[in-house]
Amino acid sequence: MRGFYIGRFQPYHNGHHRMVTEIADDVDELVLGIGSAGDSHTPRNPFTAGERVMMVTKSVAELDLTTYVVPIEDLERNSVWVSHVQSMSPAFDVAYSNNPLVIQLFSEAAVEVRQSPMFNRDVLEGAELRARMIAGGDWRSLVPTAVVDVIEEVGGIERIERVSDTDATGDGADDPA
Ligand SMILES: Nc1ncnc2c1ncn2[C@@H]1O[C@H](COP(=O)(O)OP(=O)(O)OP(=O)(O)O)[C@@H](O)[C@H]1O
Ligand SMILES: NC(=O)c1ccc[n+]([C@@H]2O[C@H](COP(=O)(O)O)[C@@H](O)[C@H]2O)c1
Repeated sequence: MRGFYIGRFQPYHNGHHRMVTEIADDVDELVLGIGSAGDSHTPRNPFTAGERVMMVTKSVAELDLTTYVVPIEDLERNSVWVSHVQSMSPAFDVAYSNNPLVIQLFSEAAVEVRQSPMFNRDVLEGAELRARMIAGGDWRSLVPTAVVDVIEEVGGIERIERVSDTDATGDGADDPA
């Protein structure tokens, strides 16, 4: 059986990794969808699709699981998003998500969706990690070692500091260019 798990992974953290290790008990193969693949260089989406492909690929390499990492760009139309995902991904039998919109769209398309508990969500949240990167706090202990290496390789901390400096509204959300 093949599963599908999508996230923005900005960055890929230990909550995502724990979810993947548990999914690995259920499936033979797993497709990891890199969501909002066209977005990068903003406070909410600092890393490119390619950088996130590296984070995820290197992190899941330690698992005894066949994986495929597939970037998936956003669409204006939620109504055709599941077809878009299916057109970009190896075929899958079950989707894993805790995102309410993703769950709704897959369910309406008659794709089985499984949810997972949230692990240590007070700290294992992308927004919290990005805030720690900007503030100089501890984020390294909250991500797989491979993710630390990728963020250092691409100058990720300098990037996130710079794009946050230009966050005119100061709300951490993406401002218009
Ligand atoms: N700590 C966690 N435990 C289990 N699942 C998680 C955890 N954090 C995120 N997820 C799930 O992983 C998927 C992808 O999440 P996403 O990439 O948006 O991460 P996030 O931590 O929620 O980031 P952000 O704060 O940037 O929105 C979603 O289904 C989300 O609910
Ligand atoms: N219309 C669309 O493009 C659409 C709909 C639902 C989810 N998505 C994407 O799926 C991903 C879901 O991941 P998260 O759970 O990390 O939010 C996000 O990248 C989100 O943008 C896109």
